[in-house]
Amino acid sequence: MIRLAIQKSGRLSEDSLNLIRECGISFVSSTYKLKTEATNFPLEILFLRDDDIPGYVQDGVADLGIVGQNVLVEAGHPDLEVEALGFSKCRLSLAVPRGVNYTSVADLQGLNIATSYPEILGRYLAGEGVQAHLHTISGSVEIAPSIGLADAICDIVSSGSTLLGNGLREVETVFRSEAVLIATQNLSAEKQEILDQLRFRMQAVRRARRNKYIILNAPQSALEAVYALLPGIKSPTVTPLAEEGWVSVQSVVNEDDFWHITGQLKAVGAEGILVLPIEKMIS
Ligand SMILES: Nc1ncnc2c1ncn2[C@@H]1O[C@H](COP(=O)(O)OP(=O)(O)OP(=O)(O)O)[C@@H](O)[C@H]1O
Ligand SMILES: O=P(O)(O)OC[C@H]1O[C@H](OP(=O)(O)OP(=O)(O)O)[C@H](O)[C@@H]1O
Ligand SMILES: [Mg+2]
Repeated sequence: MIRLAIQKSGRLSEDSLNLIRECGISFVSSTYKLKTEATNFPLEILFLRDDDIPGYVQDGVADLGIVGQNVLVEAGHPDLEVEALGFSKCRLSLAVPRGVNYTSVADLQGLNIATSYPEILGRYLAGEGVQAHLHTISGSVEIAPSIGLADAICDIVSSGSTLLGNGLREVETVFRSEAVLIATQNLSAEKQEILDQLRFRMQAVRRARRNKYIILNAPQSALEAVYALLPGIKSPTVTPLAEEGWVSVQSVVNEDDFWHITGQLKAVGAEGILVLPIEKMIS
């Protein structure tokens, strides 16, 4: 049995649970239970505050964890990271009140800056040769300038709406973050084997999310042009249609290229284009 710590409730929770479920792992969870066992995989899940997860994994209380890189690096354990998971992407940024003149990071010299990330910010400012007074607060950081607590802030930004809503302007990106899988050092051989299986499944799920299965009909004469647009995993599958001179083509396209490619496929004569989600993709 391997023990995985995930955030109890917050920005990471839903995506962490979805990823585990999409790996085919079943478990029962309820708001009040802080620990659950999977029914079809040797996994125990602990539901914790995200800030506590790096420490628990470092100490071996939990074998694995899912946490933001921002929290991991702030806690001083970046070496525990085994795999980036592609969700909860955000940045840690410096922001100042909208009306304030700002030209470069040197303008922060001697100012008061409120943040929940004194380690990451302290290192960044030292690298820029700037000395500032850091006020560590654990939440609602964006309020600090408007209540006279600080001249600037450094906090998580995603859409930017929290900054906008509090009259602040983002001026520097200090750190980029996403959710990561972390593991304790020196796992037993049995637990390492379970971790390898879990990573294999997570990679298959993530690869599937990034791709779509595409099926289309095309005139035989357009096949070369269709081939060029659909490299597929190895090469597209082509089967003849009952109608003379027409073929059905099946392949895999990257989610990011998808609209661009379908437009080009239509332009070379493709018809009846179907696009399907892929559940798992194993290379
Ligand atoms: N707006 C956002 N968009 C995307 N990811 C975010 C956003 N805000 C935070 N995150 C990421 O999700 C993690 C958890 O954020 P959340 O706000 O739930 O933390 P928290 O309030 O400290 O939770 P906890 O109660 O567990 O301590 C952050 O450390 C960061 O990696
Ligand atoms: O750029 P935005 O999309 O507005 O997101 C940024 C906000 O999201 C996070 O807080 P969250 O809403 O998770 O609340 P919290 O203070 O409880 O962590 C973060 O601390 C910012 O305040
Ligand atoms: Mg927290």
